[in-house]
Amino acid sequence: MSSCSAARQAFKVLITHPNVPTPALDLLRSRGGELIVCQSVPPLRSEIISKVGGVDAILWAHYQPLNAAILNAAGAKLRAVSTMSSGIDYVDVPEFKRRSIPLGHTPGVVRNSVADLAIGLMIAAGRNFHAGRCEIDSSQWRTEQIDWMMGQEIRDSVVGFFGFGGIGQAIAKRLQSWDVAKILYTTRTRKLNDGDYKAEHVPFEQLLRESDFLVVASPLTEETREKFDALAFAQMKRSAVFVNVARGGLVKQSDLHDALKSGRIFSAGLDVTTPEPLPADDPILKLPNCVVLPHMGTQTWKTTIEMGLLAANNILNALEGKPMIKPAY
Ligand SMILES: O=CC(=O)O
Repeated sequence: MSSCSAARQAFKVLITHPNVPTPALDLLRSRGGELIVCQSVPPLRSEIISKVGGVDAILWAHYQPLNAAILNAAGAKLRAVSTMSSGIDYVDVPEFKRRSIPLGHTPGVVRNSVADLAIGLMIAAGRNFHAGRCEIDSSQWRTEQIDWMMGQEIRDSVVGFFGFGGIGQAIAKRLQSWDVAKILYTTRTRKLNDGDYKAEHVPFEQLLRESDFLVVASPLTEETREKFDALAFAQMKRSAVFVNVARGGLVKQSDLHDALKSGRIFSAGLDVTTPEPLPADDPILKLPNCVVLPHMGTQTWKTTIEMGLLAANNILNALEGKPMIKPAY
């Protein structure tokens, strides 16, 4: 039997969220998939556990812990799992490795929408969007003052990246037409071919010292957890704009709060926080120099559909005995 006809045999896929885009579901059905779709929003772990038994594959469409409990409940037939996310910090990857269950994720397709949002945050934080709005709300609109709401420009600035994978490079690509002075980046292992973006690989301390805009675009790992703490903020320029589009866990948020409140750094733009969802009374939301978004870097239909299709194709490949398109390990 060819691998193609094997894939056309019926197989069961658990879809952990009712709003996974239709093209992904249609693709799985067209290849013989019987879909079991969880209905609760936000997803209930009890529903997942009750429905996952005996499936061949799981399309995991949210950031809940994906761990041994789920794999145990799924049972021995499970042959493929794909998240619908680029970051997989909520997945127990060693457990997948131990059981040799193929695990996929969806990097690459997220890079453009996240890069657009990162540029938005650089401008919003650098140019005081939130502080300006707060001034309107408190009837403090002071255009008569020349030095009111003075911000930081991207032009002639040094933009530093902590993490320079697909998302960081997509941001750098956009910045090529913004007349920046220099692009720096810090990565753990790789020194990339910098030629494309005229970017320079530098040690972390230099990145902190020299960046006017510092953009965090790195996976959250044990090594990067709370990398940005009081010590890091103390080494940054007072005029620095800090942007995080990766994961809240890379930042010690109470230290960021203090650095912003004391004016140790100029401002921050965050698409990710700790925790998520962020309670409405969190102190970071009270700061005029911090723009906070509710983790919406990939929230466009174009990207979400691409993520769904990539997750579905990861699963189909694994069920056919082929490597996933984007394996997570
Ligand atoms: O945060 C978004 C993702 O990991 O895809």
